[in-house]
Amino acid sequence: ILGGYEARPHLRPYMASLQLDGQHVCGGFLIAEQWVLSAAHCTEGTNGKLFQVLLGAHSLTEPEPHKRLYRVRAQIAHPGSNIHNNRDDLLLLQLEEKAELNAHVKVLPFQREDRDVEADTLCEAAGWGTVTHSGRRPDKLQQVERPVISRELCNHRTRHDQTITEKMMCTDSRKKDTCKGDSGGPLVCNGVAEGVVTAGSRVCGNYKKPAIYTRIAPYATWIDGVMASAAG
Ligand SMILES: O=C(O)c1[nH]c2ccc(F)cc2c1NC(=O)[C@H]1C[C@@H]1c1ccccc1
Repeated sequence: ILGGYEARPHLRPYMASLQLDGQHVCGGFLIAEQWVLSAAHCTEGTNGKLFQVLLGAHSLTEPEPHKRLYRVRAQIAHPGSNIHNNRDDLLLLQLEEKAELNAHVKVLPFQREDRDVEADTLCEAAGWGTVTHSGRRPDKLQQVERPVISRELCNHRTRHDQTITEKMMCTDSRKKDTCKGDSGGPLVCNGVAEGVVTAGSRVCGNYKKPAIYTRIAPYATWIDGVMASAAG
């Protein structure tokens, strides 16, 4: 998160850190007791290794009472996701067991009504992604508030030039922005997860390249189907 600030500890009890060998790779968030939603691109370069999911954390390194690392039983990338573009950039992770819910670990509801969030709506993003242009990695969860920009502006020739589909949304990236390592985390508008930070590599903090999110509502049926079919 560029231009943001340290989150109030455990005010975002749905936040997940996707880790490999104890290292934060991407964000994610709890959408059900045994399911985390993140971004498919985050699995690139992991050559099939399964993530571990850290829940209930504020600091990535310090011991905290409700912090717990969960093994993943299954990782399901959206069938339409691919390395060449940001389309269908969603990843569902089934935890080995149901997460123990408490004040520090909670499910975040996602938007099911497929309607665009109005431009200028202030939304929030949080994550353990880079906090400087030189790539400094924070230990504690950061957050930032960003206004939604219209798809029309985001698709302008000088911005993302017609690559933003109706299943994506954008926020202004002037100075304050999401960045590498924040991918997979939720864009929360009025207390509901409306989008997932896309994990395609993009420059951060440059107003000419707005942040891109996968809208969740268009995928509600896919998400429900995967969770229902894997229900043990
Ligand atoms: O965040 C992303 O957009 C993204 N997309 C990817 C694709 C492949 C892939 F193997 C990883 C990623 C990845 N995350 C990262 O590189 C994470 C490792 C870097 C990081 C940044 C800040 C704080 C901690 C760790």
